[in-house]
Amino acid sequence: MNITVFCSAYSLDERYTTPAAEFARLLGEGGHTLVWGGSHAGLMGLLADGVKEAGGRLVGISVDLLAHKSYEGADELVMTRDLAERKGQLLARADAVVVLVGGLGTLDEVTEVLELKKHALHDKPVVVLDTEGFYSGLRTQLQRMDAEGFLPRPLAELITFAATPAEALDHLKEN
Ligand SMILES: C/C(=C\CNc1ncnc2c1ncn2[C@@H]1O[C@H](COP(=O)(O)O)[C@@H](O)[C@H]1O)CO
Repeated sequence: MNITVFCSAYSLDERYTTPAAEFARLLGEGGHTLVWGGSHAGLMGLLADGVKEAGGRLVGISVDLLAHKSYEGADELVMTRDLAERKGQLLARADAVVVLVGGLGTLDEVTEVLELKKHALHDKPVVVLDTEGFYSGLRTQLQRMDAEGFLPRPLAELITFAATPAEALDHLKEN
């Protein structure tokens, strides 16, 4: 399966890196392909290293602006002209999307994927690995949108929150 992962480009505390490394190991051992932003920076680099070490394949979707941060050793590295084209490729290459902890870039990516899914422009599974309850605020906001009529389809059809790396991957296997 080609699994597109959105996550932080920063170096983070162990409570975030340990579950990310575990997720990478499971992804690689499962024979999956990691599709990601193609960077060696922070959590993105840790994830790619972990997948590679565990025998998985790496497809990086980089962008001209961040070419100097590109990961060396990806099986495939695609250069895109801008962030919009990169987001398009990250989704087009995906069988499923997994979201790890991240900042504004990650939030931008997952929001776009959900907006496109809302409009039925794709129907790929989107799973958030909610490490340490990092996304409890986003979850609460989305639940409120769902409860108060801001979404055209049930939230449960748009996104799933998983507590552990294994739970995230199990959900993808079932869907
Ligand atoms: C952290 C530094 C540079 C950032 N380098 C990036 N390289 C590749 N992809 C990136 C980078 N920054 C953002 N992205 C994309 O957005 C997501 C991460 O952004 P966030 O704000 O950290 O959540 C990630 O999924 C990428 O696709 C300087 O060392």
